[in-house]
Amino acid sequence: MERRYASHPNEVKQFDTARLRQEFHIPKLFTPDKLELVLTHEDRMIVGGAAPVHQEVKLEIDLKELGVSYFLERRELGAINVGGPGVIIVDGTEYELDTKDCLFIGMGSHEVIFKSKEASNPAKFYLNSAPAHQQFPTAKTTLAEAESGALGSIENSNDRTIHRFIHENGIQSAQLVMGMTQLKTGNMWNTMPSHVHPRRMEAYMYFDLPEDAVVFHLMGEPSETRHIVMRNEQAVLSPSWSIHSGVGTSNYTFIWGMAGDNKAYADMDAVPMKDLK
Ligand SMILES: O=C(O)C(=O)C[C@H](O)C(=O)CO
Ligand SMILES: [Zn+2]
Repeated sequence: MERRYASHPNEVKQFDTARLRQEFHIPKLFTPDKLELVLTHEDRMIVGGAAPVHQEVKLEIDLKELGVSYFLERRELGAINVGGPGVIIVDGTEYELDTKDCLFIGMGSHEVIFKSKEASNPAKFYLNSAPAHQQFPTAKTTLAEAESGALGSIENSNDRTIHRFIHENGIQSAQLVMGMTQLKTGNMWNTMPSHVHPRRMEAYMYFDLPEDAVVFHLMGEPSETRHIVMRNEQAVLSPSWSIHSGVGTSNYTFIWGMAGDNKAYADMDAVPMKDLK
């Protein structure tokens, strides 16, 4: 499992493009028949992907990395399928996940197996895992069952729909919060006006982007913004002190996941537009 360390804003403002990408950008999440995982020391979130095609993929790592006897002994995990129809088997119970469905897997689950239904249209499970102090039941939410709402406007090029899966009023968790935001055709901006939440880190994964399209993901302190160019199915880490916004060369969808001191989605410190530099 790859490891990323936590960062200080005064240090990050000196980074060039290569260093910014090395610390915050996660370029490869889906390798056929493999598990890809990155552990960040920002709230000890694990961000990754499981891409079963011809064979099943197990949630297995070198356990010395977490100092436990199985992956979810002291953690919980959220999986959102961004590929074709798939199945997640948790301690023998099968959960079928269509595209954009979410499964929360509670702390204490011993065996997790990811499978595709058809190799010709494989599932791709995007994963976020955070430490847990309490066990909550494994639960599935389809896209249709998620708490959804409208955000933004066409006038601001940010007309989008937010779907909350794992959150205060949805699937219960110890600290993981996860959802997905879909931009409507012709809309390019997410999370602008921007915000920070020093109580929680956040990770974004951009997808449904055409092959030659990019998202300019904005990060940094509001007075020291930087950008990271993102392509389809790539993730980016946002320390708790950083804004996390983006503008695409086309519309796109992104999954957001957070871990930290609270699960209150609305607990954000809005950044006035006049303060952005
Ligand atoms: O489109 C948006 O705006 C978002 O989806 C924002 C994220 O959900 C977020 O940053 C939550 O803290
Ligand atoms: Zn946020």
